[in-house]
Amino acid sequence: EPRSPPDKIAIIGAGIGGTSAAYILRQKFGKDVKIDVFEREEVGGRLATMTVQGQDYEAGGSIIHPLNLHMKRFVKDLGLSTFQVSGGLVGVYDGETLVFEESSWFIINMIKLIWRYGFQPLRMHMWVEDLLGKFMRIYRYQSHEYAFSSVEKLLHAIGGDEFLGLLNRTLLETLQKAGFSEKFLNEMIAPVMRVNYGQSTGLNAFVGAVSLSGADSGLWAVEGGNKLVCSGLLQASKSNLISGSVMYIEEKTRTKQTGNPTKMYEVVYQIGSETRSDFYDIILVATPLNRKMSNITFLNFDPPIEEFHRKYEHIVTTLVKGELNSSVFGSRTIDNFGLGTVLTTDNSNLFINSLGIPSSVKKEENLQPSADGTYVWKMFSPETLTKAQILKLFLSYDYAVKKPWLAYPHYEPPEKCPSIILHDRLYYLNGMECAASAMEMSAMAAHNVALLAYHRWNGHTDMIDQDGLYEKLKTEL
Ligand SMILES: Cc1cc2nc3c(=O)[nH]c(=O)nc-3n(C[C@H](O)[C@H](O)[C@H](O)COP(=O)(O)OP(=O)(O)OC[C@H]3O[C@@H](n4cnc5c(N)ncnc54)[C@H](O)[C@@H]3O)c2cc1C
Ligand SMILES: CC(C)=CCC/C(C)=C/CC/C(C)=C/CSC[C@H](N)C(=O)O
Repeated sequence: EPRSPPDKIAIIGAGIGGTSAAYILRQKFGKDVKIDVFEREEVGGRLATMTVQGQDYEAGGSIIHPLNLHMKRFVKDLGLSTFQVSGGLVGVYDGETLVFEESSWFIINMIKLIWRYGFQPLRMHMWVEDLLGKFMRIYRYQSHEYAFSSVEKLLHAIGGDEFLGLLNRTLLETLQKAGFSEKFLNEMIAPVMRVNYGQSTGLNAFVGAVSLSGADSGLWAVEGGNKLVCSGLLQASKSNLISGSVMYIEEKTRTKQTGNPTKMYEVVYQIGSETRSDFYDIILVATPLNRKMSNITFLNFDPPIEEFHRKYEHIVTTLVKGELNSSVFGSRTIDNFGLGTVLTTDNSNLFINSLGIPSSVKKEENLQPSADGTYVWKMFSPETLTKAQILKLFLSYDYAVKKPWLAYPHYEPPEKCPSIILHDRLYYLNGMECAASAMEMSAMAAHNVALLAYHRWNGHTDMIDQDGLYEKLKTEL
């Protein structure tokens, strides 16, 4: 006898994780389940745009990899348009000079790279592509509806001990062991970690590989802003958005219409100054659980639900429309400065992690200067930039906007990932960020948790934590 679906599901957080979970839960449990999505700020979460003189730019999650198949499927299902993102020519600044500058001539570029680093860029590319190939196995498992009850089990199923090893070692150790040189690591790898994760090569090697895949070609974004995926999924899932802040979750026994006493979860939330509450059969927490970020208390759980203390990196996105002082990066005039992105090496005197000309969310307006010849520039920095700091980088500017984030986990291997199952029917998506934080990682975690909740509700234990899936599915027609 199939079990009847749950009456009500709560999802806390309307970022890409929460909204993709709503979309998949609707497909699995059907039309009669009531799905409430709680969001205390904006739908989209860390996918958000900022406006400079009438044009919108991504302030948070901006680039999507061509092999991020969940994101690809969402935009297709929702009928959204996409465009290719290019950051222009890249240079690497060490605080004194540009130690590397990309050329617009492919052949010159190759010669420059080989001259300085030998075949290390090629070897690095092959290392990343090999891991990406293994990562792609998750799509096969998920299309066959298999789910995993922990981040470690999921990673082991796709990449075996190698993937768990990546989680427990730094990128630096891993690449040093593989024979990459100090110079290559400092000048090519550390700058990519700094722009993507605001950290250096001390982060875990799994997120390191994800970050390096963010330097592949074919990166894309959603026209109108990546956050449109979240609002689209929310609407398509026919969920009910509750614009409120969840404060407590407590397990209680309730008597349902059937007359049977049932264990349910009470969610206490605040809308403005009003406190309300509702009961749910299943809850998905789709936001990082720590005091500074979600501030959710779990009351009277036996055994108690652990406190989460993971530190998230403080990163500020600043958009400036102005005339770049290109002489900061060498003795060059702006006319001879052809770079669209400046990455930085680890240097404590630098107050920015990166600087670049961002794509606007409208494809036809990209990488064009405005009428006065100036561009909008985007900077990532660990702290809010002062006016004096902005004036060190720009000869003049007429507009600056900023957005601070608790952006992604501070990575410090060995990583101990939080549980996905916090309690019987209470699940946690963002534990997946311990491996790597990216839109696709949240979408993949959401897919896994939605399948896990569905199988556990229906007692399909054979669909959870299956070993040897790769071999099993390889031989399946
Ligand atoms: C500056 C920056 C650049 C990035 N660039 C990229 C990129 O280029 N490519 C990429 O793939 N990834 C990128 N990322 C990472 C990516 O944006 C995130 O991994 C992803 O968006 C996380 O989505 P999420 O839904 O898991 O969490 P979130 O987006 O954080 O969603 C959680 C939501 O929960 C809400 N919430 C929290 N607490 C409560 C509560 N108590 N009650 C109700 N609601 C609550 C929050 O307001 C939030 O909206 C970037 C991130 C940042 C910050
Ligand atoms: C999950 C997989 C397999 C791939 C994701 C690759 C990817 C898109 C990585 C980027 C992650 C990230 C946190 C980027 C932040 S900064 C992005 C960009 N350079 C910008 O300037 O906004």
